[in-house]
Amino acid sequence: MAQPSSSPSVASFEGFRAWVDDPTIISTPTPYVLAAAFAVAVLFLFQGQKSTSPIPHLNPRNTLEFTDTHRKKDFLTRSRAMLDAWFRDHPDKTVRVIGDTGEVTVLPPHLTNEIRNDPRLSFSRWVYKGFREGSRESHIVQGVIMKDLTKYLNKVTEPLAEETALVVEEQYPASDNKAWHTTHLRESMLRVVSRVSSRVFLGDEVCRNGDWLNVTRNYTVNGFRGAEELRLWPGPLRFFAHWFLPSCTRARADVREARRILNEVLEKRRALKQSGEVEFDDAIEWFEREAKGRDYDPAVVQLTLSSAAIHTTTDLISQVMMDLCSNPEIIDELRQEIVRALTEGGWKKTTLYSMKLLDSAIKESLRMNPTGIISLRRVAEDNIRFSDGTFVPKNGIIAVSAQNMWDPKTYDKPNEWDGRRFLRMRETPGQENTAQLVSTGPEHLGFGHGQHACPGRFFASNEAKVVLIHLLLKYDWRLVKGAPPPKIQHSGFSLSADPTIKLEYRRRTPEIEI
Ligand code: HEM
Repeated sequence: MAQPSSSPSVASFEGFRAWVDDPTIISTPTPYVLAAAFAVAVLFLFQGQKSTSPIPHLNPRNTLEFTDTHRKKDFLTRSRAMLDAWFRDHPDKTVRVIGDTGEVTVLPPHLTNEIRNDPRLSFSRWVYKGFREGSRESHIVQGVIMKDLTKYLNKVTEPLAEETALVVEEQYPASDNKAWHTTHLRESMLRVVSRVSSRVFLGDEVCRNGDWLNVTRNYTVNGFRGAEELRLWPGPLRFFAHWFLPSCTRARADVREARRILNEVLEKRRALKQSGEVEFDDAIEWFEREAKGRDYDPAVVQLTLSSAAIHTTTDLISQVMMDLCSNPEIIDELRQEIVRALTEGGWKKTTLYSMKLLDSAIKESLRMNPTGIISLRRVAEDNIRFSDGTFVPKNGIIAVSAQNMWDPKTYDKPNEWDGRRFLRMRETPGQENTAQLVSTGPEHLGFGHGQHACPGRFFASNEAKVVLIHLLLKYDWRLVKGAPPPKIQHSGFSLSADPTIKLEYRRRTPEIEI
């Protein structure tokens, strides 16, 4: 009887049959048995545990699929259609999908209030799963946003306005009031927002440092793209793959560059502080205070802050600008409100609060284009059964569908942008507070809801208003004639403003000097 070759890779079929037929093989472990056991173990590892949940699944793996990679790729393009169809036909029923981070149980909107403050549902574990670096030292970041940034909103309004005036002039140059110019909206807005946010986060010197602005803009893109690409790899291979993926390599280089820039700034500041001549009051100092002597990485906290703040705010302001250009009849009314409020109150938090039409228009753009088609993503820290009977096992990922925001039962003509919608609601007794941009609730999950609702929303709201005031009073805006209309983009669970859109602008003389 032919013996199998000592190497399985060169074993002929005959040899293999003879080997299988050999009775001694059972009692004599050979490299073949070990290789087979290894292969089964690897397949099992990649395949993960098969779920026995009775919750319907929209895109389950086929029997012979050993990883989620194909499902995840497919979900990137079909996500919205899949979930829209499910919740249209089953508005109150939970469903499972394989999304970017693996299987997610998507709960219907009516369960929002049930999960918003449930301590068994972890937000930080979800962030860690979605973007590991983003969860490092996130407690310090939240502390600074809530204790300092929100408290000092009044104090930061004037610096915000001052920096906006400078950067808007740079990004939208125009020599006279006659000629129309074209701008790539997303690119120019990203430059405006990164500069204005950095003014508050790092002070007036660093916010004009081109190297810092490049890092702060690029890190979010490279970091999240790296995370997205890595998630297409099976979990056990990611520790290895990240060394070779170009976006991960770029993100690591961004962190190194951020450390280099910030270390120089910190050294300079230490010397100045020791001389007792200068005091600083920006997020660099707030982080020092919040850390209370604990070791932390100043570059990582600043990058975490900018990755939460800059692209989200850029996206929202860009969306508002596209919506205003598509609905230009509201622009004059907005200008009148702005001029009235600024004349009476100047650059103050309360002045921005009094611009209720502007607030309404921004909230409407966020309603149509929130950060995603789901919200309140969490990881279950225990087995959990919800009031409708839905069971989620420990370590399962859940989220709530944001479907309410586009449901005709919640909003009349939900697919039409109506800049006055939330102003009308605000004037309705009982809805004065819920209709404000910064208010959260199951009907509007633009900033999430509950204990992890976006803590930066008060700052984001003010920043968006300050930028829009400058854009509207200093320029006329319009869509490029003949170009395709802006379309909200979706990728997996994420939504974003059309990244391709160009707008035309023309200088105008503002009614008041700003
Ligand atoms: C228009 C701009 C923004 C939008 C649409 C937005 C949206 C969101 C959303 C949807 C969440 C998740 C809430 C949840 O899952 O319940 C969130 C969380 C968060 N946002 Fe924002 N955000 C914006 C601006 C900002 C800014 C400017 C900052 C910082 C200054 C910030 C800092 C954060 C942080 C730290 C969290 C995590 C909260 C936690 O850990 O509990 N965001 N944001």
